[in-house]
Amino acid sequence: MNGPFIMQTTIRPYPRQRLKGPDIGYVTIDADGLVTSCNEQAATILGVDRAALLHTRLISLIATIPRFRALYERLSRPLHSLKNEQLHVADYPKGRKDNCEVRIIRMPGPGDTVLGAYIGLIDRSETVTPRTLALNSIADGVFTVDQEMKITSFNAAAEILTGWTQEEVLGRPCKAIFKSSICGEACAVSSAIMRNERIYYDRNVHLIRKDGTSFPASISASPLIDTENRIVGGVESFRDISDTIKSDLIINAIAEGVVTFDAHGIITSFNRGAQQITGWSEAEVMDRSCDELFSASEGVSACPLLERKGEPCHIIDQDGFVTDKDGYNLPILVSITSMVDANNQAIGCVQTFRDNTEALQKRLILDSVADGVFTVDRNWRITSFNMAAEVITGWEREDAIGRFCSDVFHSSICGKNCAVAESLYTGRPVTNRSITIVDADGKSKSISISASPLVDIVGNVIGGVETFRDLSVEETLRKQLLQRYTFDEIISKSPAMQRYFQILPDVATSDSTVLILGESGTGKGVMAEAIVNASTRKDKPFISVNCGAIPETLLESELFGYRSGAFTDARKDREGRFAAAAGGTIFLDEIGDIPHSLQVKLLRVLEEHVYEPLGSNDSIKVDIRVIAATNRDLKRAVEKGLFRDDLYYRLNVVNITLPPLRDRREDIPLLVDHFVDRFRAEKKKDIAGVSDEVMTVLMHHDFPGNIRELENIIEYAFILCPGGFIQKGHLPDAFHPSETEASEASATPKAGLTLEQIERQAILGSLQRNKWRKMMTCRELGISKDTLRRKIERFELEDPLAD
Ligand SMILES: Nc1ncnc2c1ncn2[C@@H]1O[C@H](COP(=O)(O)OP(=O)(O)OP(=O)(O)O)[C@@H](O)[C@H]1O
Repeated sequence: MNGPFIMQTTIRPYPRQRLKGPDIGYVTIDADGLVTSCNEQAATILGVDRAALLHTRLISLIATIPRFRALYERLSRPLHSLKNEQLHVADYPKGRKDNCEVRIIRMPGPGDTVLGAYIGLIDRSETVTPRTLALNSIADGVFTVDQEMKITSFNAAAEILTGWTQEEVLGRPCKAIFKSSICGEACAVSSAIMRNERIYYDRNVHLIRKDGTSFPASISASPLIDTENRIVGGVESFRDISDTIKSDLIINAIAEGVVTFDAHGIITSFNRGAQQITGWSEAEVMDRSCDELFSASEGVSACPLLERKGEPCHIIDQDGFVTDKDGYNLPILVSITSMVDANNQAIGCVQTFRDNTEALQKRLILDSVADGVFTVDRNWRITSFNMAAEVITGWEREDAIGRFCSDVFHSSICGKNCAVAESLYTGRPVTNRSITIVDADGKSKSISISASPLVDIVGNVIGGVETFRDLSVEETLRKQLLQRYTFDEIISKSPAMQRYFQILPDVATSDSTVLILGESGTGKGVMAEAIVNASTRKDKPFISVNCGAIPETLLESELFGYRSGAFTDARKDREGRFAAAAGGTIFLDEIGDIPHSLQVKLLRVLEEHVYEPLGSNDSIKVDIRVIAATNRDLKRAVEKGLFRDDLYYRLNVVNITLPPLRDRREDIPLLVDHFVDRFRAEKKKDIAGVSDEVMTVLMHHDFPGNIRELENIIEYAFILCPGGFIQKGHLPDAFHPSETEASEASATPKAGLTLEQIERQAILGSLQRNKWRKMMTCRELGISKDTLRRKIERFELEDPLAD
C-alpha cells in the first residue's frame, strides 16, 4: 500500500561541515620543470615555503608525497606530450579525503617547443563543496558508484543509516557494503545502469547495516551520465521505511476499514480491514472513485470531500453503505477526516468505516419490541433509544441520545429514586415500577418501568438499561374492569356486595327508607351517598346527622329545630336538620344511639311525614327520604328493649348489611388500588402501588377498622413512601410489632375469643401502643373519633394515667 500517511522522518544532526571557496594555487614551471612562479596557496597545498618553492624542481618536491603521485607520474613524461589536462591526483583510490584537483596547461613556445606548464592546484582535502553539502543535507542515504560498481561517494545520511563512514566505503564494491536482499541480479543500480532508466523499489528491500542489523528501505537508482551522454556509473538513494511499514502494519491490523482518497475522491489506499469487510482487494479498488463504492444514507453525502470542494471536513460515525464485491450494500458507520495542505485546502481524506450490520440488526430487533427501551451510560446520558421509546415519550431518537435521561423523561422518580440508579448502585434489577413521566408534549403518562445494570465482561457496571411500557391502555382496561366492581364510589367484587349492586339502582329510585348495617368503617356513609346519587332526589338537599356524636339533650332540637322560648337559650326560632333536608334526603348515622323519646318522634316522621319542632304544637309536614345506619346490632337492641321495634321495622324496609372487610378479602387489592390512585392524585406523589410483601400483609390483616382502616394505612404509607411501591417499612407501627409484642400476640391466639373480645383487645392494644392518644389510635385503627369514644365506653376501657 502506498501509505497515505507522511512518514515521520527523524531529522538527525549531520556532522558540521565547513564550506569555503576552493583554495586555488598555481605553479608555473619551465621546460626543465623548475618552478618559475607560484602563489601562497600552491606553497600551502604542496606543504613548503613559498620562497623554497621558487626555482625548485617541482617533480623532486612531490616525488615522495603520495597524494601527488599522479602529478609526479605525469611530470615524469615529456612536457610537450601534454594537452590541457585535468587530473585528480589525490591518493585515490584508497578513498582518503585529501583529494587535490590538478589542472596542467602546457605553455607553448615558438614552433613545436614547449616553454613550460601552468599547474593549477585545488585542495579538496578538507573543503566540503556545495554539492557535497547538498548531498549531505538530503535525508535519504545517497551513494554513487562507478561502472565497476565501486562506491565513489557516500553522503552523510547514508553514513547514519548504514553505520559505515565514507572513508570506509569509498572505492569498495557496493555489494560488499550493503549486502542487501536485492544485491546480485536484482541490484537496483546495476539494473538502472544496464537499462539506462530509473529503478524504484518501494518495499521488500532490506539493507544490512555495518553492525549486521537490517532495516527496510525503499530504493531508487538511476544511471549517472556525463556531459557527453555516457554512462559513467550510477546513483542510488535509499530511505529507511521502518516507520511507514509500522504505520502500515498498524493500519492493517485495525479491524475497521481504512481508505484514503485523493482530492478528486479517487481511492489511493484500502487497508486489510476494508478488504475483509467488502471482499474487494486493494488492487481492485485502487483508482476507483469514491461514489463507485460508497453510498450515503438519506440526507448525507457519500463523498463529502467532493461536495465541499476542497473545504476540510471532519465527520464521525455517519450512517452509510459500501457496495461489497457481491454487489450488496453493506450498512456501515463512516468517519472522515480531511488531509489539508498549507492553505487548509483538502487534498484528500482518510475514511474509516466499520460494518454496522450487527448494530443495525440489534436496533431493528429493539425497534420491533413493543416496550420502550433505552440505555444510559454511567453519567445518565442516553446511549440508545428504541422506536417504542420514541412513540411513548414523543422524543426523536436523535434528540434523546446524548441527553440526561431525566431531561427526556421528567419522571417524578428522577433524582434520588431513579430506578436505573437503584439498579446501578445495587447491581440488582428493578421490575415493574409504575411511574408517571411527562412526554414531549408536556402530557403526563403512566408507565411501568424495569431497570437493570449493564455490566461489562469483567463485571464493571458501565451503564443501565430501562424498559418501559405505556400503562394508559392497561389503566383504561383496569378502569373498565373496575367499573364492574363499582356502584358510585363503592368498590367491591364480593358476591354479597355484587348482589346489592344489582338491586341498588332500584332501591335508590324507590324512595323507600333504607337501613344500612355494618361495622364501623365498612362504608355505610358511602353507601348512603351512593343511594342518594342514584335517586331522583340527587339534586335535592342531603343532610347527614351523626346521632351518636350529638349529646342526647341536644339531638331533638338538632333534628327537629325549636321555637323561641322552648328552653332558656332559645331566643329565636331555629330550623332543625329535617327542615334543612326537606324535599331531599336525611342520613341518620348511628341511629342505634338515639334515645327512646326521640325514637317515637322519628317514627311519626316515617309514618305520617310530620313532626313538631321543640316548643311548638304545630305539626310540620315534610317530604323527606330517610336513610339510617348503625354499627349496632339493632335486632338485639330491640330484643333488649333498647330500640323500639315499630321504629326498627319502619326503618328496615330495605336492609343493606355491609360485610366487614375481613369477610371480603377479595376486595382488599381493589380497594388498595383505589386508594393509591386517589392519594396519588390528591398528594401528587408518584406512588405506583404496594409491594407484594405489603399486599400479603394486608391480605392477612383483620382490619378491625374495616375499609377506613385500610384507607388510613395507605394514607399513612403515602407520607413515608418516597415513590415507587409502598414497602412494609412504610406501614404504621402496628405492622412492626416489637419482639415482645410479637411473642405476646402469638402467645394469645385469637382463636376461641368472641369477635367482641377480639375487637376489645385490638382497641386496647392500639390505645396502649399509642399511649392513649386518641387521634393516633383512630388513625391506626382507621375509625372515627366518635366510634373510638363509643368503643371505649362500651368496652369500659380506662386510661391508667387519667385522673
Ligand atoms: N366499598 C367502598 N369502596 C370505596 N371506599 C370505601 C368503601 N367503603 C368504605 N369506603 C371508604 O372508607 C371510609 C369509611 O367509610 P364510611 O365512613 O362510609 O364508613 P362507615 O361504615 O359509615 O363508618 P362509621 O360507622 O365509623 O361511620 C370512607 O372514607 C369511604 O370512602
